[in-house]
Amino acid sequence: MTIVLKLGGSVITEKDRPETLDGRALDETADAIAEALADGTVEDIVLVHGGGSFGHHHANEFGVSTTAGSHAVDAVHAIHGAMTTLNRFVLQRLLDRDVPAVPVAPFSAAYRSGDGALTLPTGQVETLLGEGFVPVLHGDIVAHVGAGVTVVSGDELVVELADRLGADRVGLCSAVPGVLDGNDAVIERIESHEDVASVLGDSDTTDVTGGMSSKVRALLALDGPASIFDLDGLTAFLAGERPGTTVDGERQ
Ligand SMILES: Nc1ncnc2c1ncn2[C@@H]1O[C@H](COP(=O)(O)OP(=O)(O)OP(=O)(O)O)[C@@H](O)[C@H]1O
Ligand SMILES: C=C(C)CCOP(=O)(O)O
Repeated sequence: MTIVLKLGGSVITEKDRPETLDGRALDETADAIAEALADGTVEDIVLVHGGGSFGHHHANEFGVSTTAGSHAVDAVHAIHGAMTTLNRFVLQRLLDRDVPAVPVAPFSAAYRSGDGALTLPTGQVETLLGEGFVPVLHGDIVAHVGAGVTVVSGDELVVELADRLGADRVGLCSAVPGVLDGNDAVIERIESHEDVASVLGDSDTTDVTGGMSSKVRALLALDGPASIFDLDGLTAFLAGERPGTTVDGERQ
């Protein structure tokens, strides 16, 4: 049973304050993951974390997004540097709880072709998993043919990893308890983007990768169902339940 889980930047950082961690939320997240691994609820898990106030802040300053590129070497170092700093924090909290977490940096492995299609080699992730490690990837900057570098979101990485690893369960832990309808109630199930397009928006905070709308679009492309939930739903997700919103585009 392989799980791919994204820890949203809106959960583990204070997204409206540049380079500020939400230490308490990160502790809670790491506790839930460590407990699920220790009691055997979870065996193989790949983690991906988003940019939060680390990646998005710098990407925004340099005008870089998943489609708008840059050839400025400073942009690479600022964005990738901030993301590796955040990655160190995430790894440390997991290591403190005896989770065998190791970094996998997309910048060194992934790239986009001229039309924006992402190539992400996953042999190292599969091998690390097989050898008992917990790979921790993150949204990053990547080489992009004809555009210099662009941002790759954690959501894109989740979809690629889930496909390539044949993940059994896919989850996005975000700042909201699920996708919300016009009355702020959690929508239980989404099977097409059209059904919910009117309520899907961008992030409320600085975010160069498109907030909830692009999340739902990305998850609909997966072969199986995926869940969007908040920190309160994390333990249930790890235990095999489906908290929050289930996005399932299988029948499209
Ligand atoms: N219909 C909706 N339901 C829920 N959230 C929505 C909706 N429309 C827009 N949003 C926004 O999308 C945000 C979640 O997207 P965001 O990209 O900020 O999350 P994340 O993936 O956790 O963070 P990061 O991109 O930093 O990793 C919510 O906090 C909310 O502001
Ligand atoms: C902004 C950067 C570098 C990463 C974006 O990843 P996301 O927060 O998962 O959208």
